[in-house]
Amino acid sequence: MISLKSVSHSYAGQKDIGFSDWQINDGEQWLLLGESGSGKTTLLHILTGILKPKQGEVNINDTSIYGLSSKDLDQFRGRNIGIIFQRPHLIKSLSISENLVLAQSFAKLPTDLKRVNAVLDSLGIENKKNAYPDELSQGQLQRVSIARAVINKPALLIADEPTSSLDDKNAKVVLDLLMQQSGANQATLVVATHDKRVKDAFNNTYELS
Ligand SMILES: Nc1ncnc2c1ncn2[C@@H]1O[C@H](COP(=O)(O)OP(=O)(O)OP(=O)(O)O)[C@@H](O)[C@H]1O
Repeated sequence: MISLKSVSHSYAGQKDIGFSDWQINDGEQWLLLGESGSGKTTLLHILTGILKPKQGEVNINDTSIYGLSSKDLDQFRGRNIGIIFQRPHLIKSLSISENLVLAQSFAKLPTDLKRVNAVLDSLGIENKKNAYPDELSQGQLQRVSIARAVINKPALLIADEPTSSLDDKNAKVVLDLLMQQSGANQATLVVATHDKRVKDAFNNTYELS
């Protein structure tokens, strides 16, 4: 379970952004909606342990994440939180499979090539495991981003604007993959977007105003 209690943040010289309390139960799939500038990225950073809010508490599975030391928080994030950014951040000099092994080692988990192969297979790109990022199409790279986010079986899977630059068909493909991967890995899914096309796919919506 993930909970957000009395959280607010303000950047230097700017007014407070308040976030209403939020409880996300295991396995739920949520849409985080809000206009540009409403604070979606700020909230994602708070939820993922990147940005300590000025006030309030964030708990993930009974761990108050901002109560952890920065070293423990790094490890906690690597093991419990998978993030899919709009553009994949992969290491170009490493193969796809090596990029995934790196994500295991960042989380201080043993190399598990069986898991790497299984995740790539579930995303339909097992044949690209020895290729380098430059050799893949944009759509394939996005699948690798999803693979890297789920490789350590995180409790929380977060995607930041995963569909806004895609056409209708590919937006649906990516959304289906996210839903399928969160189900297969029993991960809670939070998708932040201002893309109203994806609204119908979710039962739960947290809206920023
Ligand atoms: N590092 C920062 N320093 C100062 N102000 C910031 C910083 N990051 C964000 N802001 C401000 O905080 C507010 C919320 O920004 P945020 O990026 O969280 O919004 P968003 O909903 O993700 O927007 P978008 O959909 O355009 O990406 C905005 O007014 C923004 O200008």
